[in-house]
Amino acid sequence: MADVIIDNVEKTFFDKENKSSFTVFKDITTEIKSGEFVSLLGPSGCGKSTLLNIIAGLEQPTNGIINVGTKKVKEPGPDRGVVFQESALMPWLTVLDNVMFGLRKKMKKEEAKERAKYFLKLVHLSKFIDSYPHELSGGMKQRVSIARTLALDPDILLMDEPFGALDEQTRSMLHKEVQYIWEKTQKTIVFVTHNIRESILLSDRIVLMGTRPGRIVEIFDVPLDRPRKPSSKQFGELEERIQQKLAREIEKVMREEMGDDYNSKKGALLYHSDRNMGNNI
Ligand SMILES: Nc1ncnc2c1ncn2[C@@H]1O[C@H](COP(=O)(O)OP(=O)(O)OP(=O)(O)O)[C@@H](O)[C@H]1O
Repeated sequence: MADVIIDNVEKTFFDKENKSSFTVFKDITTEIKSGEFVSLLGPSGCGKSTLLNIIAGLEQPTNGIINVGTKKVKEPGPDRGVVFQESALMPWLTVLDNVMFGLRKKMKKEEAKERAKYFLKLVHLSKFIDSYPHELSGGMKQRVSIARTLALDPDILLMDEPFGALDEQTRSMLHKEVQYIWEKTQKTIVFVTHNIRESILLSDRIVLMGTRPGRIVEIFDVPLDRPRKPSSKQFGELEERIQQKLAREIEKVMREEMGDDYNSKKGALLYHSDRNMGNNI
């Protein structure tokens, strides 16, 4: 188990054809402690996924360093597992075989099978091990995807809007599931979301990112007992504080994108914390 140290990270994309460049963010510095649950929250385009991909080693930072423990992140590694919004299961394999797939190179078939079964039980899918992905709901597919990643035993679970494409009910069920998994496995979780309520429900800390320029606006501690109730006073107060900070960031984006149109439509565009941000407003 190891801390994730993000030190002065910048990401600039270069467009060689148009000879232009675009800095998504810079000076991102923070530390995620081993075993912590941290959400990256912010308006669309502020670079949440880009930062997650850099931690995963799928993208390189333009400047700065990310260390996991004492090791510099240069590429993907077994210490970090990623769960994306789309489950990307192999449709021709059963649920069990999907989870076993990544394990087959590391251990004997029987051992891989037992391990895959254990993690499918952890996500409450024991009854569906012989099903094929097309027979599962979106939420179930996402649980297979989580089991597949957990089976590889990463120290750090990187989740990029894993429940973003799911309906409210399923999402709520998976919130409970992910909290159970986190408590049971003690993994470090970095969780990208658009949703303030989701971030308060799940995290120890919320890193609120802003845009233009991309940066960390504020880091919020969430000192609430679990399981958390959105109806509680402290939950509501924190939600309000984050919402206000975020509204300013979103207003900035909309002003730039809409120009004169912004003032006339401002009332209708007011932000609500349980809705998605940015593009879906
Ligand atoms: N490979 C790339 N090349 C060029 N620009 C990119 C690339 N990947 C991301 N970007 C740009 O970087 C910015 C940040 O993207 P990113 O997906 O990280 O934001 P985000 O905060 O996760 O947004 P969302 O919440 O909408 O998913 C966006 O403007 C995006 O267009």
